[in-house]
Amino acid sequence: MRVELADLVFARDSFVLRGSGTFDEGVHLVSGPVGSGKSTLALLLAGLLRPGSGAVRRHDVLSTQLLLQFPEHHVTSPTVAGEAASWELVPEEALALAELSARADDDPFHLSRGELKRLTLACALLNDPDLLLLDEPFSSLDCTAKKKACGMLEERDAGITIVFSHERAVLPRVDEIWEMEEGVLVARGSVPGAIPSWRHAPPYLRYALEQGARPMNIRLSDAREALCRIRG
Ligand SMILES: Nc1ncnc2c1ncn2[C@@H]1O[C@H](COP(=O)(O)OP(=O)(O)OP(=O)(O)O)[C@@H](O)[C@H]1O
Repeated sequence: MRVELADLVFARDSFVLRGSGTFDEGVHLVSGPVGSGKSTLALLLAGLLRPGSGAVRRHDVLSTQLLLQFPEHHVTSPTVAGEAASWELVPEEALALAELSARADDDPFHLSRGELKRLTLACALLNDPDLLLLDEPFSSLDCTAKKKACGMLEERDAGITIVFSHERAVLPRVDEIWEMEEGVLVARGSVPGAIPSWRHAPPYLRYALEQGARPMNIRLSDAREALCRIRG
């Protein structure tokens, strides 16, 4: 299965997005600063925006799920359990994964944004779509919650996962790095080879590279491990 961007062009006012490339099975990070076009690309990949020219071609992708940046936009039910059920899931299972079993009867809007993000991420992961698009899954989470979300993501072992994020502190293990540079999608390639050319890389990775260490992946633990080894 794969998703191909064929000379994609999308224009809105003065903003123009351009992208070409193929997203194969695995975890992809589309990194880039605020306003560079990540959400717009996510909407194009989800089929919710139409390109002006070019195409998004899905090959053997039978199901697609986009998790929006603001989890409130997903809410359709008056209870947390009902919210999980609206994803056609067994609520107990989803709430257990989200560590929200005690909140089943609460109003979803009474959850913190971080808790609501955890719920929508758990529901999306249990739905196990072929193509999972996550728009800023770590925004408005604290460090512990980001690590928890990364752990949940790393449990997914099939399909195409694309994480769109400006996050530069806590990141999951990824297979491919892409960057949005003022509306242009740039492929950096496979990890770890792509790490040195990643312009939006977190400071800890830059530090590791400056010390001559080559982390195996983009997680903080990989950078630490690489530094440990270089220091003997
Ligand atoms: N609905 C809209 N109408 C008009 N302009 C928009 C709309 N949504 C986004 N934009 C503009 O399009 C450009 C790309 O926005 P986009 O949301 O895709 O960036 P982003 O990289 O996802 O940013 P963020 O990290 O803040 O989510 C920006 O200049 C933004 O102001």
